[in-house]
Amino acid sequence: MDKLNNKFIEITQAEMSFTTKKGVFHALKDINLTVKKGEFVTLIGHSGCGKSTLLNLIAGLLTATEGALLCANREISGPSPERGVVFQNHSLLPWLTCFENVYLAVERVFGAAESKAQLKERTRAALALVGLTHAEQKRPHEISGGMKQRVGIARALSMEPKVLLMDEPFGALDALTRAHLQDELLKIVAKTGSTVVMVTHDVDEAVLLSDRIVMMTNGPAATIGEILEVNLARPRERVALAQDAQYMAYRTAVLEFLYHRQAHPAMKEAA
Ligand SMILES: Nc1ncnc2c1ncn2[C@@H]1O[C@H](COP(=O)(O)OP(=O)(O)OP(=O)(O)O)[C@@H](O)[C@H]1O
Repeated sequence: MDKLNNKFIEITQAEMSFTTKKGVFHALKDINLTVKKGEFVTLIGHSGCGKSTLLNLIAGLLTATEGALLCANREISGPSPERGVVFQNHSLLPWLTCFENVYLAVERVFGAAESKAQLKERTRAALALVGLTHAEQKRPHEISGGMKQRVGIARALSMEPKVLLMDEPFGALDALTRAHLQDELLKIVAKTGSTVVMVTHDVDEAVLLSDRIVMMTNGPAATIGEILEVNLARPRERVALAQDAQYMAYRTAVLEFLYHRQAHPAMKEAA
């Protein structure tokens, strides 16, 4: 791995303030984080601490008020297909089929350089990667919530992004569908070598998926409290891990951070 790849995403002294009717709200401060190529990083912290804000800064959907954000050595100055985003609410166009929803993204990125046949092939390959070949011609209202999220993931992957940014992609799904999609995501990432930054509230999800878990302090002026390296061998298998002492130790470390060291303000008041 070369020097560039060791710092694939590089965030230095980033700050984010929002101007509101009540004045300036200081959401994030002193954010320093590097993500390596092929690394899977999750952001975890209490509600409102700034996880989505940080992800949106990396996506280029927000601009930091201070500091520098780089992706592959270039300044992040806006959204780009090199950083594919998957939101909690799939955001598919309801009047288009699954195929057309993905095709639209493929056409936007590769349309100028490739033939229609090549674009269709890319679309098919992305849908196959998430196991949705059979649903290509269905519209979003005809498929389940889990399938919609898979189309969202296929759409993001179809653009061959350098980084996949996911904001609680499985947050709206039931526990079994969620587990299934986590397993699928692990396989896809193993196959594609994607670099992933993902926001989650779920401690088990974070430990199962991550190479590193970025634990954030409470806001306002939230920052990175601690980073936990998860050295569990891959491929990871959830049933085996449920009994694994090292897995339990990682899980406890995250819970300890969230519920002892960063108890949510509402919990402190209740105590
Ligand atoms: N556009 C905005 N204008 C003003 N304040 C904002 C804006 N976006 C976010 N905030 C504030 O910044 C803080 C961080 O919000 P953010 O959505 O990043 O938190 P989060 O950790 O992702 O929360 P959750 O887990 O509940 O989704 C919150 O206090 C939020 O109210």
